[in-house]
Amino acid sequence: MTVSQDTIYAQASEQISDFQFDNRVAGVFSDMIRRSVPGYTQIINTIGDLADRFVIPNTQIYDLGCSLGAATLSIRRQIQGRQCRIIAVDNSESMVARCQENLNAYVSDTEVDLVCGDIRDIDIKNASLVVLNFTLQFLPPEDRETLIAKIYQGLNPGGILVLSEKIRFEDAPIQKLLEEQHLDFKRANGYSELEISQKRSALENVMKPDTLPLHQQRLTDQGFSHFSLWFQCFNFASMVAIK
Ligand SMILES: C[S@@+](CC[C@H](N)C(=O)[O-])C[C@H]1O[C@@H](n2cnc3c(N)ncnc32)[C@H](O)[C@@H]1O
Ligand SMILES: O=C(O)C(=O)C[C@]1(C(=O)O)C=C[C@@H](O)C=C1
Repeated sequence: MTVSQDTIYAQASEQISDFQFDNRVAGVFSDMIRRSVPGYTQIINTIGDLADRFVIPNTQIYDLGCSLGAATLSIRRQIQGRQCRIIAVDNSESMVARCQENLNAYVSDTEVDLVCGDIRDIDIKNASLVVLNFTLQFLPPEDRETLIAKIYQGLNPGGILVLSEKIRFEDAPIQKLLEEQHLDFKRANGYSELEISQKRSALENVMKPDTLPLHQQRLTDQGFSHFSLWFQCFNFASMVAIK
């Protein structure tokens, strides 16, 4: 996979439009997410490790908002020979086209159904693992509970949901500290003040982070028996919930 550098917000723009997972973003996404999300590579690797632990033969795995397929590839490497099917879903045509190329680059005996569609419209059944890796935050807040309920219903007992998200904090000094630490992470990865502020404006209307207590409450309200945060770096977190 060739990785192109993200310079999308490098030039000053008079009008910043809402962030979209369009062809431009898809073309640089690998670089963008690694330089923007602390711990991203560790999270992708750990999703593979969780697949090894939780994926049962003859079940299905869902990667919801799969983008370029990083989580799907990490899972697929771990579950050879288990006769499972991975259903990878994204509603960005540009992401799906590139994801298909990435999947084709490796051989595997695990079938992947790559679906270009809305994760709110797909059926979930016979699942041992569902992944929402930085996707739920892009759904309108009022649609999040319904999706979590559908995931819970589609998981087999003992199945696991991995939920990674940018998070916000009710405590103002903590919110300020962790947000500043994240901005320093972006600066250290070569983003300029202009890039940081233009991307922040672009994301403002489309990405609405929840607090950790809200995530936990939503998951337990929908029936998940076991919940833990397994990763946090600044205002980015990854959680597991087991049915
Ligand atoms: C931050 S990216 C996810 C990163 C990816 N999971 C990974 O691990 O590399 C969010 C993705 O969710 C997709 N997405 C957002 N809303 C969606 C929806 N309602 N249905 C399907 N895909 C959606 C976007 O197109 C985008 O590719
Ligand atoms: O909060 C930010 O500054 C981000 O860039 C975060 C984030 C994400 O969490 O998904 C937003 C959009 C891109 O998908 C990559 C990273």
